[in-house]
Amino acid sequence: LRRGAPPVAAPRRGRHVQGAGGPRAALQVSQGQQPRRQEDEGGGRCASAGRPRPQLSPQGGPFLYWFGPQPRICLLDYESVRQVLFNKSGHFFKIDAHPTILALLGKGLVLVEGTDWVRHRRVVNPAFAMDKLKTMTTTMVSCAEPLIKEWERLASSNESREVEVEFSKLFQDLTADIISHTGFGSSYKQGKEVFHTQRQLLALAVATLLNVQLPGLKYLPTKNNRLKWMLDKKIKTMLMAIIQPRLASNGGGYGDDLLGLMLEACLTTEQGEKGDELTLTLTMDEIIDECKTFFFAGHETTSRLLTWTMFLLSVYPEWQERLREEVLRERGKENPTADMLNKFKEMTMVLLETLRLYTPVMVMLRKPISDIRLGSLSIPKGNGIAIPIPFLHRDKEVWGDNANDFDPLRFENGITNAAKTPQALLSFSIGPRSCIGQNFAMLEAKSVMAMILKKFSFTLSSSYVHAPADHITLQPKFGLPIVLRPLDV
Ligand code: HEM
Repeated sequence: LRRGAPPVAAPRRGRHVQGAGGPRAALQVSQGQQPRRQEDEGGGRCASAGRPRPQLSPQGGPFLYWFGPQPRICLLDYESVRQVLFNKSGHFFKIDAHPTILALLGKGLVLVEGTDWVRHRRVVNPAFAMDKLKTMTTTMVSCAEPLIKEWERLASSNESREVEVEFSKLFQDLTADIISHTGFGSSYKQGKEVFHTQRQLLALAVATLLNVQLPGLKYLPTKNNRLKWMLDKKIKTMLMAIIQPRLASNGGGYGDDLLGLMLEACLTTEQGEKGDELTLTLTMDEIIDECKTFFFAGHETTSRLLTWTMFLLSVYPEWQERLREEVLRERGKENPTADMLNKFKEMTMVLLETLRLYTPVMVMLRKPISDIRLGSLSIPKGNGIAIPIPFLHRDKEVWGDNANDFDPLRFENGITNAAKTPQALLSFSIGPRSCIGQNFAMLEAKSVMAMILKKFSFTLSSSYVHAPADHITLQPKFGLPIVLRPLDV
């Protein structure tokens, strides 16, 4: 394993066919349908699981690949990517979601379009304001605290004074715990049940993502569809049971968790004949879909950011030590506060570099709603457009010759100055549809990392196998076993 060697697909010259679809000279075609194994750059084992990965075009520029029955144009130049993501022309919509993804997220903020998106974003925005997030930091820290105590206990009972922990699964549980508490406050236990059911749906999504979607198939009572409908109904019933009592407590406040803040922003006063009447700007179904979105978008991605940060800090002990010094300098052994976390400059640099090399969301998908020209490309209406984030994040022309190396110092002067193109970091996307939860995610990652760093030093377990796999988000296929050693020992 070369340290930090990122997972990218190597060019396979023999498989490229010129000239299908767009302009001949610029468009490469690759048949990305078969999942395949490959060596990573450093010779470590790198398994590409379950889903095809686009192949890197030797000359750069756009290329074409197939995902299921549909061709997709993969954009590799930043100018086209900016045009699509800023969408000033209003031509680019999100691609129709796979039915199981739709069941996972519902028609929440991630998937809605047009005036519906404006309405949803207006309601959800206030919940993610920095002053609200600051009060949630205490919750984030207190969710991590019992784990730290447990590891200390386990390490002290081991002769080696060390403890091995599998962090990939652990971070999933921890971020689910955090989103249950920050999202649903006192109803967090019911929230966690929603989370468990959503995980079952996610497993179904991963297993069926490559299935060809025949027209009408989603309505047939196949085994998978019946399971999906049952899980979907269960999630809806559980969320209604959380939301309805809140609405009924009208006047008593709706709570200072994400759900409460959203309900607050959702209520408008309508001037009716009988005086003021409170109505909701989102329907009950839409509120339910926003809750599903918080859950899925809010924990899966952040757990991946934490996982890969632990991985990189294990591989780069000098950076682990730098961050530990920063945490102890600012806060000593006390628990971190939001104001302190915002001062952690080196921690921010490491998290951004982790997002660049191991971006949790691998691809953003769009489709033009009418025929459109994008630079030298003519893209027919309805064709898929893919923005392959890992490829763009390793473009040497943009990130410099060390694009494949772990170098947090590139973010020393902020995101804008980290690359030759401003806004080159796409992990949270850019433009109006960029991630609404990015400050939440960064605060959460900093809280958890600060809690770990001030108590333990850590190294990769000898059982670790480097196999980043695209399971909707990027994760280590065989988990992330890490050996923790309490600092006081
Ligand atoms: C490291 C953590 C995270 C990463 C890498 C991430 C990444 C992204 C990306 C790439 C998008 C744009 C997707 C697209 O346009 O196709 C997005 C959108 C979104 N994210 Fe995140 N996200 C993270 C954390 C969160 C959290 C914590 C929440 C909520 C609690 C959240 C909620 C959302 C929502 C609601 C959208 C849709 C925004 C819109 O379309 O207006 N995300 N995220």
